[in-house]
Amino acid sequence: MEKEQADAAGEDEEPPVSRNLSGPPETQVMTDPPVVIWEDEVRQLLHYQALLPRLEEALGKFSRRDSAEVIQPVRTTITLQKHHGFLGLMPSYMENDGILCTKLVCFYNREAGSTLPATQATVLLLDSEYGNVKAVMDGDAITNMRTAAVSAISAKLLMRPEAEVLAILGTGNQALSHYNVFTELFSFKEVRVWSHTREGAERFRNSVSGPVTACVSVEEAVRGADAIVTVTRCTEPVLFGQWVKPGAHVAAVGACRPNWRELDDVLMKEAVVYVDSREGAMAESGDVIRSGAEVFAELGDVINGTKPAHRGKTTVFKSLGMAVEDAVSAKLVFDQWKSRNSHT
Ligand SMILES: NC(=O)C1=CN([C@@H]2O[C@H](COP(=O)(O)OP(=O)(O)OC[C@H]3O[C@@H](n4cnc5c(N)ncnc54)[C@H](O)[C@@H]3O)[C@@H](O)[C@H]2O)C=CC1
Ligand SMILES: O=C(O)C1=NCCCC1
Repeated sequence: MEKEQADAAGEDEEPPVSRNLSGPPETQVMTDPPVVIWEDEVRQLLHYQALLPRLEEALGKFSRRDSAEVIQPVRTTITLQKHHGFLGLMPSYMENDGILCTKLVCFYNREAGSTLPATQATVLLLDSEYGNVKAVMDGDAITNMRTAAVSAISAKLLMRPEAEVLAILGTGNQALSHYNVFTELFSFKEVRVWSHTREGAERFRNSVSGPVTACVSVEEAVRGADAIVTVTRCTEPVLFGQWVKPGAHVAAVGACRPNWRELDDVLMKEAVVYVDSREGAMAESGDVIRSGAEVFAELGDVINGTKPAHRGKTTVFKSLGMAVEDAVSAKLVFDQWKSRNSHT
């Protein structure tokens, strides 16, 4: 074959750097070893300002259900009976964005006896063509920030603009990330927190720079609040509809198993319920499944303009967490990492 013909047929191209030089050509893949980007570095590289618009775009794309754009199955979960926990596998593929990613997250039931942290997560970002792992990242920093950012997007869309009082139930990692992004984006006159232990609320109050009211009961924290964030590890309802101000917005983040609850039936039935993923909510949310409440829309439907934002009514955003949120976050971290390391 003439050289020109060989070039045109792609036969003269340099083969990709091979992981398996002895194997047949089709098993040869372009590969550098994955970079490891751990907690401190993820925190330095991930900022809400850049993250929020990417998440909003991803939620909108997901709700269009265009499999040429996004593939994200409902999380596969296996039970870790002995350790009162679960392993969740969260893959996603965003073809047009060239993102192939999966998160592995273990999460544990404290009420069943676990003394382990709520979550233990790792994110793998893959080359979307060759399939090799490009980066292994700490998943907890990503999970904390992306979850809080999505709740903040729900508040931007569904909370009344004149909102003055924010109540946070729970004082752990998610409480802190939610506090950070909510106070960065909105101008609340008062922030209240409640923990099931008095020390928890005091510790939280001392760990943040702004003023916080530590409340001794859920009722005290949420009465009159315009926005309520539930970030607890409880498996029975703690937030009751009778205490919630009509027109308030609730971002419900805990209770991610079909038999776990944070919110009672009254609230679930009185509120207009939004979710991140309908399929996810019907498979995993005890608050949705057990209350029998109707899911009105996905957040992405509101972003796409295909469903309205009922700001005047009491609204619940039931968050379960989605793989595309991790995927766009990981891509952002990796792109930042590459530009930081390109001169060295
Ligand atoms: N929707 C989503 O995308 C995500 C949801 N989560 C869920 O969010 C929740 C909070 O996670 P983290 O802040 O990381 O956990 P954490 O362990 O750091 O904090 C949990 C908070 O819940 C409180 N708590 C524990 N047991 C309680 C009980 N029986 N009653 C009331 N409060 C109780 C603790 O005092 C603490 O303030 C967990 O349920 C977790 O599974 C976590 C990551 C993502
Ligand atoms: O989306 C996530 O990440 C998680 N969701 C539910 C609880 C564990 C982590």
